[in-house]
Amino acid sequence: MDFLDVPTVLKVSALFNLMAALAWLTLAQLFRIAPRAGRLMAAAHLARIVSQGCGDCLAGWPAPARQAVPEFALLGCVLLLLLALRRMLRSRQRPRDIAWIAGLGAAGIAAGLASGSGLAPQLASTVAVTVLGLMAVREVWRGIGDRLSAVVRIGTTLPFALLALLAFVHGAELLLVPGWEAHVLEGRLPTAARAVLWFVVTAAITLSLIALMIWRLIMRIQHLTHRDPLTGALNRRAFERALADGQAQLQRGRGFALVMIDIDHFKQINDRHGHPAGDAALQHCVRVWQAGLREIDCLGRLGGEEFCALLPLALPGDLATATVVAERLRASLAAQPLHWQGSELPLTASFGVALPVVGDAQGEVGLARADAELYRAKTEGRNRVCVALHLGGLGASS
Ligand SMILES: Nc1nc2c(ncn2[C@@H]2O[C@H](COP(=O)(O)OP(=O)(O)OP(=O)(O)O)[C@@H](O)[C@H]2O)c(=O)[nH]1
Repeated sequence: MDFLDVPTVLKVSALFNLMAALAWLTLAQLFRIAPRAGRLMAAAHLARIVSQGCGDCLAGWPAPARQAVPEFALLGCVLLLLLALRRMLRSRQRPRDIAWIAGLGAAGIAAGLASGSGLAPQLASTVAVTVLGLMAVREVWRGIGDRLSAVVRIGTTLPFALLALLAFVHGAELLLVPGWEAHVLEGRLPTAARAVLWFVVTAAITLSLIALMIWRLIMRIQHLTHRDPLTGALNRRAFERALADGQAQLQRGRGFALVMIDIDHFKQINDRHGHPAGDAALQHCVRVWQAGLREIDCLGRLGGEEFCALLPLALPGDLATATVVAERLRASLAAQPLHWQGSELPLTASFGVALPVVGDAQGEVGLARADAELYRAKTEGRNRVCVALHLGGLGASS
């Protein structure tokens, strides 16, 4: 790579990192987009500038200080990157593991500097960066899960794997290639190929994080447009879409059941304890029901205190299983009163269960049958489950 001179590559890289830091800060401070992750990323980019070395700009400094600055800066950069990733992916895991690895790395660098070795501090930071890089790979891989295609998942994880690989190869070089000690102690610049490679990996990691941030924004927008803001259940439109999808699956032999739910005497809660108590009761009910449903089940708020659950069935027409689930939801709510301002407010709900009908594209017939059963549960005394007999056509109930 004779056509590339190293100081120019380092200047371009420094400029890129500076611009990226400014961009993350702007997003975080002005637009409030991923503010904590954005600030961490801005700091990571600034640390990267310090870590990449600057030739003889530290010439007047004592050798240990010249060595310490880039090693600590690189470790800090990867540490900040990993913390930003956790925030970006909304991981609930505490950063204790990251702090341990970074702490051990920092201790290793400090001990190496104290021993006067040229290699030991680099080796310590390289090992720590390799481990942190691998943790970043795991973080992104798990954070994306199967919510995006395999290609996108691999593409987004790859830059972090490259970071770990580069650090690992560098560690191996330190151990196996003679003469590195002098190279390090004299503060020589990296080769052009190495400088370009690090720049490319830094840029790829930045792109990957931008992709993760955009994905997070899309997920947020989807959440806002699909969810009822009070309870977090699907809103009516999203539930109707899920129902239409279920009807399409029904044509292909995959069945589901509908459970219409209405909280009993809900108006009394509002009247006696106020609207905020009513809101808290709605949230409580959804929490209790969601806990009793599987991830593939959908719970939608159709309006007011009326909800509907769509339960995919392993065996189409398995009304018995759907009835057991509805009964479980009924019993769990009856057993868990709402704790409101020091008192317990008992809550119950009525349930109507029905199977959908093939050929009913929007699922209106199934919904109407579940609703009729719900009405029957109300008139028969509430806090009960009524089930429509499935005769394949319209109307019959038991
Ligand atoms: N707090 C609160 N109340 C709501 C909300 N949406 C609807 N409501 C109230 O829910 C109440 C529904 O009352 P009704 O339809 O009479 O039903 P109910 O009192 O549960 O009676 P039954 O269904 O017959 O047991 C009305 O007073 C609505 O104002 C909401 O988002 N928050």
